[in-house]
Amino acid sequence: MIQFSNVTKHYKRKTALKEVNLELSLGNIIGLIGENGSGKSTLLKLIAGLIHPSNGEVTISEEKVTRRIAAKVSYLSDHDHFYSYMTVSDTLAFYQSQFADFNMEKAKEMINFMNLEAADKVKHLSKGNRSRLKIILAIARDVPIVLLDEPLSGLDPLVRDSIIKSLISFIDLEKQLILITTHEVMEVEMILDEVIVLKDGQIIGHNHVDDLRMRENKGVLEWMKSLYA
Ligand SMILES: Nc1ncnc2c1ncn2[C@@H]1O[C@H](COP(=O)(O)OP(=O)(O)OP(=O)(O)O)[C@@H](O)[C@H]1O
Repeated sequence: MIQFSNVTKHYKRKTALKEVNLELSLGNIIGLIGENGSGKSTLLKLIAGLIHPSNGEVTISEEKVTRRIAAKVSYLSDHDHFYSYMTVSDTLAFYQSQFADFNMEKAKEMINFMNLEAADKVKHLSKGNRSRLKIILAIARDVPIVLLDEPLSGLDPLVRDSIIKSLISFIDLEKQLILITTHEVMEVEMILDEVIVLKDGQIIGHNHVDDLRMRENKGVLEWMKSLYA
């Protein structure tokens, strides 16, 4: 479904990804982990078509990624770009006007699930509730690929927990592939099918989480540390 063939990405003099080969298929939640600056966000942005490889090719269903791919990919960046004068409900309506695949019914269900108030102004939301709203906007699109860049960073444990629960409840695993970058390895481990470890722009490990547990008797964090060592 998603394929990286020998992908290298340079930013001026910095090489963020080096000759990456990767295949990911639908129906999985995949964690992308690694130290700061290892290339996680770069990998997501290449799939979202926001940047392009310096060498090699990224394809989705055998089609080369261009900006048009946005129709198949929902991307939650590590920043938020809300119009702060809007209410939560205005923001949903705005997304519905921008994306033909926006599922308003699912978005409203998620608003209830996360105890957000539709009438609240975005500028009055707490940091945790802004993050919840961001997740809702990313997940409520009926697209095959959902990319979540650091959805848990800087949030308290209760908010992290509610976001993880909402992922399990609202993702359509028959039809969607979810790729999550995170440093909160222990917390997301329970929802991951696969995990990819990046170091200095290269993939140093890619495994099924169940296999790690059964064959190597290791948790994801322990496995990552052993690869880094
Ligand atoms: N626009 C840019 N211009 C120059 N260098 C960049 C740019 N974006 C990223 N880099 C560099 O590329 C490398 C990989 O960055 P990337 O953001 O992909 O890493 P990351 O694993 O997501 O890091 P973090 O965990 O800190 O978010 C880093 O060394 C970073 O400084």
